[in-house]
Amino acid sequence: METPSQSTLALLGVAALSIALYSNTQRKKRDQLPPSLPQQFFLGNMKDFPSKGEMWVEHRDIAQKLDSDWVNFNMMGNNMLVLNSYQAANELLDKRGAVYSGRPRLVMLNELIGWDWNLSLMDAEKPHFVSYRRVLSQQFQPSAVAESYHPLIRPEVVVMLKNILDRPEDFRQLIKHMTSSLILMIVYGHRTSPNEDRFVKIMEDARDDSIVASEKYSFVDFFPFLKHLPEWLPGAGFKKLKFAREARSVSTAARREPYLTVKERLVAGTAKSCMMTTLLDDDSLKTSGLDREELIMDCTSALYGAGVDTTSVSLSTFVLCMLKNPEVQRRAQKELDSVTGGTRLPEYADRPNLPYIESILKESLRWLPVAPLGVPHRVFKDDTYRDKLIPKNTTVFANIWAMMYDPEVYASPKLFMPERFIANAGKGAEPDPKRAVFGFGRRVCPGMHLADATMWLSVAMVLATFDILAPTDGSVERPVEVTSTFTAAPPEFKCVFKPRSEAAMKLVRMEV
Ligand code: HEM
Repeated sequence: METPSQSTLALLGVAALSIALYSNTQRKKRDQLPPSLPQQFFLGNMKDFPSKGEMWVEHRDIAQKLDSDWVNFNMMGNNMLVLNSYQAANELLDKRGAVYSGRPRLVMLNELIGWDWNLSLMDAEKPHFVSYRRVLSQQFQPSAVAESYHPLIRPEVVVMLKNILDRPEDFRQLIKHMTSSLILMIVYGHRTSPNEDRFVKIMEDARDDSIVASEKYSFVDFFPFLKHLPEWLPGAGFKKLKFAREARSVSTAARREPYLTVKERLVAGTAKSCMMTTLLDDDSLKTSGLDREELIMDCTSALYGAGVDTTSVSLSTFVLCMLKNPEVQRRAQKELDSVTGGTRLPEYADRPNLPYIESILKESLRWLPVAPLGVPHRVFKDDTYRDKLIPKNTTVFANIWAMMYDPEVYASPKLFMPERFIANAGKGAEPDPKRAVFGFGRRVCPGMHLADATMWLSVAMVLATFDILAPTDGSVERPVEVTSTFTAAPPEFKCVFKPRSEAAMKLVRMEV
């Protein structure tokens, strides 16, 4: 056998030393970071990061396995940090909001499709971010919601009740119709047509594209160079770029068309007073150097996508929970009747006197949070917490679902128990889930007061007028499923809406 030459031995020695040094540096780096699973060479934790199905449950399980409420994932050099407790999310995303309010780079959605005008996806380092947030915070502050939007919510909810009476089997579609009509009325003063509505169509098309982009093409975010592949290239390059080009024109339509229509209606004298006309009339609007019309167009067009499904899915969850918990319905109806006498429908002024209805709303939001992993934040600069390093550009997920199912915070979390939010002699109320389900810090949901008002009135009105019953075919026994995207929804389920009384239905018909 030939013996290796001295130079070969030297080369092997250098290689072994380099590998040892590299591993040592990597280990030291890893020790500085929050707890993580063991990592593979080059891939890091790519294979461990749950990204399909009920990924929030898997994330919670990994945290439990590591006995840590925060877990770092090395995704081929990019850090992803998952916060599984309210305490960690509050410390970092709320209290250090100035550092944790970015959004990760979204190559497909923002750079290829051109959704970068959309506040939900916009990085907070973008120069006009603050102006966008300011406009929406003003438009949706509690006093504006009460004064301007309460009068619009009620008619939409009453129409929904009337429609459910006529077509109970379509209840889910009718809930969604209510939330979409409401947002389009608030934002554009647009009354949706019962048949195919142009505004709804373009907004839904844009929403569908954004789902396809995040589910099918998110790999482009990991390998940004792919965006430069020419469209004629056979294979994925072609498909992805063709999709992006078509989706870009849909996104542009969703942004511009409703705006232009409202402007035409203003000229024709047929525009209804709405958020857009208010903004167009507002001479004191602070634009921070941005084109005024662009600012108004961008702020308003972000709202359909952010507000319609979130609110309607949360209301469908409420219906499912009522179906599974008839005794909760009975207690709620007793409370409602004691306040309205059963002779009128509930109104916002009744809210302080209906603590159990309030608790049902909170428990529905907790039981199946619609955005279980929130919307990811990005860290602007290196930060330290619990003596660990959170490097600049780390993507941070708040596992809202894990927070809602933390048995240390919510007793028997799988059970639907509205009474957990009512303090009694023996124990205090459990924390309001709204502190987490609407997100955190400088990115907290600006539409939360509108969502809260819409849901509260819907819950109170539905319970005042209907008994929600299980269908005879027993389909309610199916387990809850969730969608595989970043949002969770209850599965398709059937139920029976039985009018509580003829008098209640008369009250509904009188208001339509
Ligand atoms: C039950 C209903 C809703 C829930 C649970 C919900 C939840 C959320 C969550 C978790 C976020 C991400 C916050 C973060 O990044 O930390 C968010 C963002 C947002 N929501 Fe909502 N939302 C709801 C309804 C609405 C409504 C009705 C509107 C407006 C009409 C709205 C507008 C927005 C906007 C514009 C953003 C992006 C804010 C930003 O990125 O700075 N949402 N929402």
